[in-house]
Amino acid sequence: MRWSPGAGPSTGSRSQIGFPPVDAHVVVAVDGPSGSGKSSTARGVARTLGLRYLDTGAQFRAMTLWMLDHDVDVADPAAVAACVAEPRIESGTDPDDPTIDLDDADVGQAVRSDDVTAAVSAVASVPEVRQRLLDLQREYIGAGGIVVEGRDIGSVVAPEAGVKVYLTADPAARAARRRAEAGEGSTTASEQDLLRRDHIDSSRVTAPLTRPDGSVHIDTTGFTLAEVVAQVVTLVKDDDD
Ligand SMILES: Nc1ncnc2c1ncn2[C@@H]1O[C@H](COP(=O)(O)OP(=O)(O)OP(=O)(O)O)[C@@H](O)[C@H]1O
Ligand SMILES: Nc1ccn([C@H]2C[C@H](O)[C@@H](COP(=O)(O)O)O2)c(=O)n1
Repeated sequence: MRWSPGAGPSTGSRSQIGFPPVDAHVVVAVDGPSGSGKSSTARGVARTLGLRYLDTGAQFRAMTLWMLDHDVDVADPAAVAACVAEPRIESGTDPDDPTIDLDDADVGQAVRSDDVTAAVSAVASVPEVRQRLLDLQREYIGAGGIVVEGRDIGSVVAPEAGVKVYLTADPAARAARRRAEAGEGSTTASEQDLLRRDHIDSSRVTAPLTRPDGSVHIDTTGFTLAEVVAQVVTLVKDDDD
């Protein structure tokens, strides 16, 4: 199924000059639970195919950072909803250098803080937050040519996406990958933390994490990152034939 080119802006730069080796308007939706490999896979696919890359989780994190910086009680959905229009959030979509700016400041590191990680699920559950970021995400998708990763991309944000992938991995593998990423002695992302976030993401009333209709499920537990990227690239090329 092909994406119908819309009128939205094509924000961000291409990682390669010239036309990608696939339909220039393709939209690739990558969903899955925390730590399943969405960001790494989506970036690798975008890089390989000369497409843009959008990290929607970073947008939810930027919204959360703004709430924390402005002393908004993130446990109070009405308080969060009241200021949802205020943060200016901008995503850079080059897969070699994805960025996230909040009110014109680079917050790429700040959005990964433990405080933001602890608060983001509550903020992401507020319907007004989801609606604002849904509109923003569709602007970025624009005429396509993009790999978009998150929790509701194939189900809500871009249900017409040409290729939909749902990534999973065993909780133990996900926790081990996170620890490897964070380095020796890190307490980052225990299995329990990941399962807690899975539960919150999946039980959310608005746009819960689900396996989208028409998606291809890839259990990445036994595959290297390069193997998963290659599998998704093949799906995109097959869709193009
Ligand atoms: N197939 C794989 N094999 C081994 N390690 C992988 C694989 N895919 C991703 N990783 C590693 O696992 C870690 C988590 O991956 P990544 O950040 O892409 O997950 P994510 O689903 O985007 O997580 P989150 O939703 O929390 O942002 C990274 O260190 C990444 O390099
Ligand atoms: N499309 C999306 C993307 C992300 N979220 C939520 C889920 C997480 O709690 C949080 C941060 O995402 P991450 O950076 O860990 O991928 O944002 C969502 O609800 N919908």
